[in-house]
Amino acid sequence: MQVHHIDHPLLAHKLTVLRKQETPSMIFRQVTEELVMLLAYEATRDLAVVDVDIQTPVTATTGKEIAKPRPLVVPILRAGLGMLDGMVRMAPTAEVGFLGMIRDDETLNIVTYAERLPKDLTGRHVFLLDPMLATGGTLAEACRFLYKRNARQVSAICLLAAPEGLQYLQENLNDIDMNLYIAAIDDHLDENAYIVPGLGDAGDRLYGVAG
Ligand SMILES: O=P(O)(O)OC[C@H]1O[C@H](OP(=O)(O)OP(=O)(O)O)[C@H](O)[C@@H]1O
Ligand SMILES: O=c1cc[nH]c(=O)[nH]1
Ligand SMILES: [Mg+2]
Repeated sequence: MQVHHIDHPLLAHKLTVLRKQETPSMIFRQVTEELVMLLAYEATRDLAVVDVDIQTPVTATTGKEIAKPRPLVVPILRAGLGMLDGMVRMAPTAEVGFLGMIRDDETLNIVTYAERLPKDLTGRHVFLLDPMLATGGTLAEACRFLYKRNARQVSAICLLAAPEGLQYLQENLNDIDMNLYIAAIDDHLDENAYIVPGLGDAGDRLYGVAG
């Protein structure tokens, strides 16, 4: 796994807005979208393109288009859904698949409760979206799922990561080639495996408290 920590004043400013406990859901959703657009710019640097012949008003020339098969964007529900609009705005030709995963906050086991993805991902570049990388269990499970379906390449975009989760992924995904793009590496996990200082439960901050 290659970790790309994107250190940029705009990301730092917008992350601070998300971290503040008084930030309401409406602003939290808007700023999450903006953060993803900035991270997507970096995460798509190695997107495959092909030459295309075009005509400008002045002359014939050669341009570039995103190659086929189209990139696949996969938000991990629920919190990853908050990153989807920003990502598809930056990569408008991408297709979208969905993975629903929840971490049992007591056992930390990951349950996959929904999946709507192409059965065969041969040749596909997949962009996984999830704002929080805490223990790393969810991202590891999602990544394995995609490679089992023969994804060519996986790039994960997260907002915050805990050092413990990064270490877990380095030790447990060493057989898998994944690029991870993150805006901040926080301090540690607390006794409930929440990121400190973090921003709380990203799903709850985006959508309200789950029952
Ligand atoms: O790195 P991990 O320890 O696996 O934790 C991270 C996961 O926890 C959060 O989702 P959650 O399980 O709270 O589901 P939600 O998005 O429905 O709130 C977050 O969005 C990640 O998917
Ligand atoms: O800090 C954390 C850890 C897991 N999931 C979250 O939403 N936040
Ligand atoms: Mg949650």
